[in-house]
Parts: sequence; C-alpha cells; structure tokens
Amino acid sequence: MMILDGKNIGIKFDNRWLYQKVDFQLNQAHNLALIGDNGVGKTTLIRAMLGKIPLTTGEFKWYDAEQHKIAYVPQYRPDMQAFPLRIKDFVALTFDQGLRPWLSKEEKSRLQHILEITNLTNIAEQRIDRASGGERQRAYLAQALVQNPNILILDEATANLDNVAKYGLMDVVAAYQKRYQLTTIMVSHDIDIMQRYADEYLLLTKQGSEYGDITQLDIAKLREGGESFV
Ligand SMILES: Nc1ncnc2c1ncn2[C@@H]1O[C@H](COP(=O)(O)OP(=O)(O)OP(=O)(O)O)[C@@H](O)[C@H]1O
Repeated sequence: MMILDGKNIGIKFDNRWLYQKVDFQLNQAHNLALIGDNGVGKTTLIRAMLGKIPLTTGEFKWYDAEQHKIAYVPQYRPDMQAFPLRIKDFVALTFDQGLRPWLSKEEKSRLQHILEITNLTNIAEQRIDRASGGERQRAYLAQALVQNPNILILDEATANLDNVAKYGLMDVVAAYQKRYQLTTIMVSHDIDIMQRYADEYLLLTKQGSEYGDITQLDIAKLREGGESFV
C-alpha cells in the first residue's frame, strides 16, 4: 500500500539545482534505501518530505497523512553526547511526560516491551555513557520506537558500527518492521546493508535520479561512480 507519492520533485538553492524530476513512492512496511554521494541532498529530501523546507517543483502526496507518526534515528558518532543516565531512563526520555516525573503504567509496559525488542533488557540498568557503540545505537533506536511510529527514518544509523553491531541493529529493525508494519527510510552508504534490508531504492545523483526494486540496483556502477560507498 502506498503511503507517499513523490512526483517530479525538484529542489533548488540559490539558483543551483540539487536535483530535478525525482519520482518515487514509499510503501507501507517496506524499507526504502535513500542513496547518493555526500552532499547530493539526501537529508534535504527528507526535510522536504517532512514539510520543513519547500519544494521548488513537484509535490509529495501523503495518503492518510493524519495517521502517520514519524520517528528518527540519528547516525551514531563515537563522540555523540551521552548522558549519565541508565539506559532505560535514556530510552524513556522521548515519552511526552510534561512535568510529570513518573511513567504511567502504559508507558512502563511499552518501555519494557521496547527494551526487550531492542535486546537492551539485560543492560537496562547500566549507564548509557558506559555502553558500547552498538548498545548505544540500539538505545537511540529504542528511543524512536518507544514513540510508536509507523514511519522510521534511519539516517546513516549503521555508519561507524562494527559488523556485529550493524547487523544486530538492522535485524531488530527488520523484525519490528515485519511485526508492526513499520515503514522505513534508510539513508545508507553501505551496499551490503541495502541489499539485505531494503525493498526499494532511490538513488540521487546530479545527473538524475533512479527509483526501483532493490534487486535492480546496479552495484558495479554504484561502486565505480560513487566515492562514498562501502
Ligand atoms: N537551506 C539551504 N540553503 C542552501 N544550501 C543548502 C541548504 N540546505 C542544504 N544545502 C546544501 O545542499 C546540499 C545537500 O545537502 P544535504 O545535507 O541534503 O546532503 P546529503 O546528501 O544529506 O549529504 P551527506 O551524505 O553528506 O549527509 C549541500 O551542498 C548543502 O550545503
């Protein structure tokens, strides 16, 4: 089922086109890999999709717009700010508690469920600033999932992680996706991750864009042309 139809998308900054004539769709419970060299405008496309910046041409048509809840998982950086909080408290930060210092019964049970799903239950009492990169990134994922989104944006979420940690993270996303019909947009430079986990791809280049089933992605061409793929 289509939830977003992007038609003839074009974005121009200061008389310079980032891209034009970008067409793609986002389908429910699918994972869309958003691919392109550094600076081509992937983050800008996501910001435009969320209505934070205007399009120069084209339109985004959201289906059932009022029902969508979007959550975001940032790129893990070794120097990322980590608070002296227990992992479970860190994950719970994204609950909208207002001034209420305690969690409701529903929030507690949702928190437990998400800690379980993200394989954090055993270390939930440990401090986030002492966790490994993979554990910390799963905690960021848990922060996003605890909000009960139906659309998740992974912004180079596996960059800087070792293999065990990156597949660990993506396996959690894939399982959640299947179980709860989560739709995912994954910005990635990692060809193996795209091939394993994406259903469709949108490749942005200065010359034009390409959208299709992930099995149609020309890996050899990507490796040749793009300096930023691993
Ligand atoms: N508001 C703006 N005004 C002018 N130029 C902008 C604006 N926002 C982004 N740009 C430019 O648009 C280009 C694309 O930036 P963007 O961050 O979307 O790229 P990206 O593909 O996400 O890159 P990376 O892979 O490095 O994260 C950059 O050259 C950036 O400087």
